[in-house]
Amino acid sequence: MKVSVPATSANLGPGFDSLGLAIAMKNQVIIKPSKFHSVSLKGEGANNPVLKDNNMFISIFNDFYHNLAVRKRHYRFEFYNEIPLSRGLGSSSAVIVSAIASAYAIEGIKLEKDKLLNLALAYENHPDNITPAVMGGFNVATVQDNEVRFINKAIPNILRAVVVVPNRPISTQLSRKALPYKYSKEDTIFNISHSSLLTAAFMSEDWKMLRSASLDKVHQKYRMKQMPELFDVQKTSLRSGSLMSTLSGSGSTLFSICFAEDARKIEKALKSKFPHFKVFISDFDNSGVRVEI
Ligand SMILES: Nc1ncnc2c1ncn2[C@@H]1O[C@H](COP(=O)(O)OP(=O)(O)O)[C@@H](O)[C@H]1O
Ligand SMILES: N[C@@H](CCOP(=O)(O)O)C(=O)O
Repeated sequence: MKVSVPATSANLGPGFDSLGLAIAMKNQVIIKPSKFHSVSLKGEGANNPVLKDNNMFISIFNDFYHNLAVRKRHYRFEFYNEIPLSRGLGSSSAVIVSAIASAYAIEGIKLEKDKLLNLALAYENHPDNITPAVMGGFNVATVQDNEVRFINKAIPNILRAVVVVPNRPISTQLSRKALPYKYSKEDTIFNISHSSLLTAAFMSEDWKMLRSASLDKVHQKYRMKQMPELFDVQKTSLRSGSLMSTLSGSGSTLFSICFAEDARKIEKALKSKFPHFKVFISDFDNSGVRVEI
């Protein structure tokens, strides 16, 4: 059995804890029946001892498997990870979503995507990463009465992501602590209006509107101060032709959207100015979690 989940970019500037989309890079797990429990890791995190000894996937999988399985078995878990850890590309959401989907699928129990999303909410209580991880595409989401309410839209193939991944991680938990406790009325109104405009731009495919609509006063400047080079990455990307350029999730990745024909030029400008960062072009993902039995 194989389960794959895409990377995500949350917030998209002003849509803090609400907007998010899925990128075509993924974490994949292959699960096979085995005489003993065993784990193998390839790709991102392969040399991280925590992922071998205290793996978040295994502990969430067990939370569900122990309740669902009529007869418990041992499995071999083979992880192929493309999503870097703690870089704001939703690695934790991918793990949560894939672990829950795997526990149901291995027992042959059908799990609707809406239910999976709400089960994942117990592990990550902001919906801007888990929603695109499950559904793919662009998503506007909120939580009401412990349920995710969302609207989803596919991202057309005329667009590409240009992704700049710094060599240093930022933990989401710590990055949330860097934010102010209170916001002024002006900053609040600024973000509500920009987030609304950005959502309308995605829904109506008005791509020229992304640049002004993606401005934010709530989280980026506070977080990017921890890695001031990110301000320069953002400027370089916008000057080279990106439609928008925002901190991805809580950082440290800087994420840009552009027309497909501009992607190479933007990638080249970023690579030559920031040779110590990983820069690449990616498609978007409109499918979300995939389970192959
Ligand atoms: N492939 C993985 N396998 C197991 N656990 C993972 C994996 N990727 C991420 N994690 C867990 O998620 C944590 C990172 O979460 P977080 O700081 O929210 O970063 P991100 O922005 O990438 O979601 C890691 O410290 C680890 O506990
Ligand atoms: N809205 C959250 C998103 C965190 O995304 P991650 O990919 O960094 O985990 C936040 O901004 O804290």
